Amino acid sequence: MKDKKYSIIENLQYCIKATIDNYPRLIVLCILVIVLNALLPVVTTFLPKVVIDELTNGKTIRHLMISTGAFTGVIALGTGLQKFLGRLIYWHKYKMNTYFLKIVTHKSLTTDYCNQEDEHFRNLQSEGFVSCSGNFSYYAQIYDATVKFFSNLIGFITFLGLLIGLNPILIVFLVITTIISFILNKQIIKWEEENNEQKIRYEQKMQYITRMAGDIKAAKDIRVYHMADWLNQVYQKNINGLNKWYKRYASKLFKVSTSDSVFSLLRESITYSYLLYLVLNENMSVADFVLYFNVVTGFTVLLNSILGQVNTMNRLNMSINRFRAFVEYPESYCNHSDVDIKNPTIPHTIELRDVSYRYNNETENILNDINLVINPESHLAVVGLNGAGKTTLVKLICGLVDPTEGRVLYDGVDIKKYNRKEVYKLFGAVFQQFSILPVTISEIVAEDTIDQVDYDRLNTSLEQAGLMDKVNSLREGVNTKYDKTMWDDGIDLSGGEKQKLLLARALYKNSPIVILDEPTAALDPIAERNMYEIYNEVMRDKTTLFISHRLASTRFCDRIILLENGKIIEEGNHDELLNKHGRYYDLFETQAKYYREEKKYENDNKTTV
Ligand SMILES: Nc1ncnc2c1ncn2[C@@H]1O[C@H](COP(=O)(O)OP(=O)(O)OP(=O)(O)O)[C@@H](O)[C@H]1O
Repeated sequence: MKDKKYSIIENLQYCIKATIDNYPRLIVLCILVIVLNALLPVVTTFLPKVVIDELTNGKTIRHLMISTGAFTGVIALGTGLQKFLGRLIYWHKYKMNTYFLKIVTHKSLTTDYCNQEDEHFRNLQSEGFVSCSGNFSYYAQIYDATVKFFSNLIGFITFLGLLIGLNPILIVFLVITTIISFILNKQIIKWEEENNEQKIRYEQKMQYITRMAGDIKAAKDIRVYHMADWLNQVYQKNINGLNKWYKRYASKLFKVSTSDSVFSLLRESITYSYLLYLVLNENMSVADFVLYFNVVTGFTVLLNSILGQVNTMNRLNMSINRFRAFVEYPESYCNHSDVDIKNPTIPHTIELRDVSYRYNNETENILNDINLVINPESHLAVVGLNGAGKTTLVKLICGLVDPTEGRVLYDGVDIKKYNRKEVYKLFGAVFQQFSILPVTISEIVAEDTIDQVDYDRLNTSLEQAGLMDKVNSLREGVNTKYDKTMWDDGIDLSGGEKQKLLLARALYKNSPIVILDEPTAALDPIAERNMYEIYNEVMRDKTTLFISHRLASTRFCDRIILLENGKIIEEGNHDELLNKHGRYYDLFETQAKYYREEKKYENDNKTTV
């Protein structure tokens, strides 16, 4: 899929509309600054002419002081106002940044889950965040570039008008030579564009190491595996690379700047010689000479700046196009539907019909032609080796991703037909990869603000998940904040405690279907037994999906499926599968043998003692 490309005008319209809708004052401020920016150079250019005119025309000192004072007063006032408005604009640009940042955050939080697994989307997403973060972000720059462009354009037109009266050929000469000078300077921009990727790679690696150095999650590995020296070396290597890059850049800059200076000297010599010629032949007064001297300089500077702004706006346009491609990234899941889920509080049949799944940009299917019916209130275990596709199957069942082929039905209806948000409400899940927000224990479990928490339900869930004793031991109980890195009085939890917290969250949600992906991996034996009790009692009237590598634990389920090479290769309850003497039996025996050997070793040791 190709991203839509907008023209500069279309993107400017987009930005102006967003600004008018949110902070219209910013537009007014920008217009005021454009007018000031355009007027001040003109006034400054005319000041020397006025002074010389008055001196040469024999005006009184008083008269001279009044007109000079008026001019400098206007310039001082204008400059002060320019600075003041600049600061106001700075603040409003910040507010617009936060507006665009809100759009990116909202899109990231609400986009279809499948988009988050798409590399192109993720690239656009990180660029989207960069484009509106900080006061030098692309979005902040677009205001500066537009203000500069229009200020310069007005100034340029004024100077053009003054020069037309003098000599149109001079204008053609100045325009051509300024364009040549601009093209010369563009070589630096082109060089930067071609070599920027390399510089970014050095910077990214250095930033990564800097981040890692301060990251508590990496602190243990860095010390135990003596990674500090190695990381320092990598950092130094990248600094050296960056220094070499800057040397090459400086050398290019020097060459281009030297040729540009020689060329500019030539242009200005010719122009000023022509002006001198006019003065010497008495076709021009000294005051006019000074005026045109300034006008010629201003004219070339403004033209150069306008061409530069066009370049900048082109560059910003590319970034805004990427931002809009992200914001307008298509969503395929249904968000408004007339098809309601009937009795959403009780479980219904889930069916996978001829389902195959392949991840984006991959060549092989992870799951192939899966047919599976999960009856209401049944307890299904999904087993298989690492990478067999168990989590992928769960994502399909929850509606996080849609099948590449085939259909997932809930209560006989394709889940694509339901409002996807309503589908998510059916599931309480403990995923292998999880995120816990840095808020209070009660908010984490209830997934809601404190005033919405049902405390009876909260306590029951924490009790059932086996976390109540721990929570009671905390000074602020359920109001304790999680995450020491965020809160001075926050707490950290062990791996098993986090798993219990997530289980409590799933229980609090009280949804008709519960999915537990490796829920016992970090649990101690008592907590694991507790988990099976919950499974048998609390979840009796729910449909459950249980993924585990510990095959002995799957006996608590009434049905087990074994995934291998993207297919269900065996199916049945624990005893049936053992009696089959197939793949499940082999895997179970491998695990059981290890436990038996361990037991024998413990018994032998006891006897020796
Ligand atoms: N977002 C993704 N993009 C591409 N490939 C992926 C993605 N997520 C998973 N995979 C691949 O799909 C395969 C199945 O992954 P999945 O997580 O479903 O396996 P699993 O059976 O749950 O494994 P484990 O027991 O290790 O948790 C793996 O080979 C994995 O590399």
